[in-house]
Amino acid sequence: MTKPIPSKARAVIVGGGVSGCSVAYHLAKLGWTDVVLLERKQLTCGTTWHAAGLIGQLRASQNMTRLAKYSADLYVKLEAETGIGTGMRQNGSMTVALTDERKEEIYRQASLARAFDVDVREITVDEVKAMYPHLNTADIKAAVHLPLDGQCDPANIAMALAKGARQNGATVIEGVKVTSVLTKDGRVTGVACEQNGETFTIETENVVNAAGMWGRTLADISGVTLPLHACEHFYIVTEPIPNLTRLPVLRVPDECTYYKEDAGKMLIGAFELKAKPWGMDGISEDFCFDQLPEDFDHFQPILENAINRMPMLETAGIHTFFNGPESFTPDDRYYLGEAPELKGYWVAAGYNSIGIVSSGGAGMALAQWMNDGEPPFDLWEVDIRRAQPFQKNRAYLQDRVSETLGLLYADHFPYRQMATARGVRRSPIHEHLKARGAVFGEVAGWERANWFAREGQAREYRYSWKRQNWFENQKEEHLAVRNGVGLFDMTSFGKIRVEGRDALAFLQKLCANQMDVAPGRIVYTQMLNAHGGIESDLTVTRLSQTAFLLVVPGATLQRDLAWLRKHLRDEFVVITDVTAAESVLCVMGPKARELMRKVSPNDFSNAHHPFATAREIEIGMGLARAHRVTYVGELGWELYVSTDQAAHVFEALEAAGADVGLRLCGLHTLDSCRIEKAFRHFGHDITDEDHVLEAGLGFAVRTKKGEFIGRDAVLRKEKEGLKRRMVQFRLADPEPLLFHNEALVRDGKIVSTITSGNYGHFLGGAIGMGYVPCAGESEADVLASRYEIEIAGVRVKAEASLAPMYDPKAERVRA
Ligand SMILES: NCCCC(=O)O
Repeated sequence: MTKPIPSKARAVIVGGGVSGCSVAYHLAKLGWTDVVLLERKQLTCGTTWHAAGLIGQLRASQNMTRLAKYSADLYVKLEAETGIGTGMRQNGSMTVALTDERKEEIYRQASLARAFDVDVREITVDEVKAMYPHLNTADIKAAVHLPLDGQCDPANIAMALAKGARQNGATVIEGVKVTSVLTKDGRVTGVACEQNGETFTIETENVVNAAGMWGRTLADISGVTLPLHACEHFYIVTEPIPNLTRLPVLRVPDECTYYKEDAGKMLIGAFELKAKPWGMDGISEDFCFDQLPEDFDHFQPILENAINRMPMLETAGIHTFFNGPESFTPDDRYYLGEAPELKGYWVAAGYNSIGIVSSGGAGMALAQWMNDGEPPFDLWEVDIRRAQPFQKNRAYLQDRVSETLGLLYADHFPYRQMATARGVRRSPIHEHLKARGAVFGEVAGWERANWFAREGQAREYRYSWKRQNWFENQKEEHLAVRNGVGLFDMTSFGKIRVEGRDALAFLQKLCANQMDVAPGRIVYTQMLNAHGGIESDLTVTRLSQTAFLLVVPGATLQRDLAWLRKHLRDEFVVITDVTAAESVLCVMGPKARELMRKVSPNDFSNAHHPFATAREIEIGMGLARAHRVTYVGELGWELYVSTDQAAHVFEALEAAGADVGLRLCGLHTLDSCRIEKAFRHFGHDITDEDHVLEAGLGFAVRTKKGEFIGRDAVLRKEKEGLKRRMVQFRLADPEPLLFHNEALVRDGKIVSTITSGNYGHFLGGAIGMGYVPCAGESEADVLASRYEIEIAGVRVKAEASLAPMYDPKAERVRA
C-alpha cells in the first residue's frame, strides 16, 4: 500500500540515503515534526548501501573533526534509541606511512588530533605488527593509532536514522520522485512529485537536496549550482579467512588502500590517483541497488600492492569484486547550506566517499542552520556558497573528479595544486606572466601566478613538508617588495558594485566601519553577523554619492554576494558582480611611487593621493583607478584597469620598471608579506565564528556611527571582555615551517591551533597566527607566557606579539 503524501510540510528532504535520513532525524529532534523525506526508490539504494562505513574522526580542520566525532558518538547511541543494529564498533584505526614525507604528514596530523581532543598515539612498527600480525611491515616508516575510530554498517545507520526521524514525527516515503521545486519571488514554495504515475504537490518553504549523485541534475532544474559528479569506486571482499581475529581499520595511503575486517572477511578498497568518472550522460532513474561492471585491469595494481602488504590475501578467495558510483566535488569537500540562488533551497550532498562518517554531523549542522537561520559554527570549508557557477559544467567536472577521488589518500602537501580542469578563468595578462616564468595555482577557477621561476628553472612544484623548490624564489620576491617594488596580478579579486539611492544606508547597515566618507575614500571593514562574527572581510571604495565598489577575495565572492542580497530589504539598491570588468595590478614596495611617476603624469604624493584614497589616473596611453591600499604592508597602489587595457598597462609598468628593479611577484609572496604584517585572512584567521574584537580588528569598527548588524555584540564584548585574542608568533628556530593547523602550546599545554602560517623572509623565521584563550587576562598576562608550536610532534619555541611584528606603527604604508 502506498503512503499518502502530505499536502504541506515545513521541510521536504529529497533523497533517502544516509545524508537525507540524518537531516530528517535532526530536524525532527529539533521539533520539526512535519518534515517529509521523499525517496525515489528505496532508502539507501543509491550510494549508501555499498559504502564501506569507516568512521575516522580526525579530519582536516577542527570543525570537520567536531562533526565526524559527533557522527561517531551518535552512531554508538543510535542502536539503543531505535532498536536497529548499526554494526558500529570502535575497533580503532591505524594509518601507516611508507615514505618520510607521509611520516611527516601523519605526525603533523597526530599533533592536530591532540589539539582537537581526538585520542591518538604514534606507534612503533613492533606495535603495528602486534595489532596487525598479517601485515608486511618491512617498509613501514611510521604509524599512528586512533583507538576510538571504527566502522559500522552504513545501510543500517541510514535505516536507524530514518526510524529515529519517524519516532520524532517525520514522514518518510519511498517510491516518490521529485520532479521540480516550486518557487515564487526567489524563494521555495513547494515541490512537485510523482508516485505511481500520479502527480502531487507539497507546499513547503524548505527543500533539502540530499539527492547524492542525482543532486546536480535536481539542482539544475531550479537554477541552483551544485557541482558534483559520480565516479566509480572499487573494493573487493574476500571469502572468510580462517582464524581472522578482529582488526582495526587500516589505511595505507601510500598504496591508495584501506582495509576493513568484517565477520572474518577482509574488505580492501581503493582511492586510486586517476579515477573513472561515471554517468556522463546522466544517471538512470531506475538505478536502485545497482552495481557497475567489474574492471580488473583498473584494480589490478591496487590488488598487487594489497597482496604484498598482506600476503594472506594471496590465498583468500575473492567473494565480491564491487564497483559502485559515489559523488565527488571539485575540491574534495562536501556541500552544506542554503543555495545562494534560491531562498529555502538547502543542500547536503557531494560526500567524496566519506558520506557515512560525515552525514551524522552534517545532518545535525544543517538542521541547526535551517532552524536558526545561521550555521552553528564556522562551516565555510563545506559551505555551498563556495561553489562557482561555472563549476556545474560537466566537461569541467568530469576532468576534475578524476583527480578528486584520489585526493583522500594523496599526500596532502602544503600548497598542493589541482592538476586537472585548469585554465578556466584567466587574467588578461596571463600569457604575459606565463612568458615570464609564472607558475600558476588555482582558486575559484582563476589561474593565479603563485611564484616566478628563474630562467632555466623547472616551472613546476616539487612538493614537500620541508622547503619546497620555490622557497628561494619567494624569498627574492618578498625582499623585492620590502626593499624595492613588486608587481602582483590580483585580477581574481571579487568586485561588487553597490549602487542606488540607498546604497550608503544599505552598506551602513551591513558594514562595521563608517561608510559615510567622501567619494574617493577607501574603507577597510568587515560585515558581521549578529554575534559579532566576521562574515566578510573587504575594502569599500566610495566611487560617488550613490556608488560603491566592494573588493573581496576571489574565493568568497559568491558568499559575499549572497550575504548582501540576503540582507536587502526595501532599499533602492542594485548589486552587480563586476569581477570580470576590471583587472587589478598591484605595485607594492618603497619604490612604488617612483615607478608610478614613470608611467603616469598624475600626482602620487601623500598630499594629493594619501593612504586609503582612490584616484583616476592616466597610465601609459590608458586609464586606471589607483587605490592606495596594501595587503603586504608597504607603500603601494592597486590599479583597477578595464580588462581591455590591462595588457597595455602591464607592458607600460614593466617597461618603466626596468629602471627601478620591478620584480614580478606571486601569491605565495603576497601571503608571506601579509603574515609578517599580521594581516588577517578570511577563512583561516577570521571566520563567522570569530568575534571581530577577538580577531584584533576593533580598529575597523565604529559603534558610534549608529546601528549595523553585529553592533550589539560588539558593545557586549566590550563590556564582558575578550575570551581569546589573535596573537602573532615567530619561531625561534629559523628552520621549521608553519602552514596552518599546527598545535599552539602555552606554558606546556595545547590551547589552540595556528590559523595561518608562512615564512617571514624579512623577519627571518616562520610566522603564524592563532587565538590564545585569555578570559580575564591583560595583554601583559598573555605575553608573559611561554609559547611553543608543535610541528609533527616536536615543540618549537615561539615569540609572541599582539602588534604586527613587521612595521607595528604602519609607517611604511603611509610613507
Ligand atoms: N568510503 C571509504 C572511506 C575511506 C576512509 O575513511 O578512509
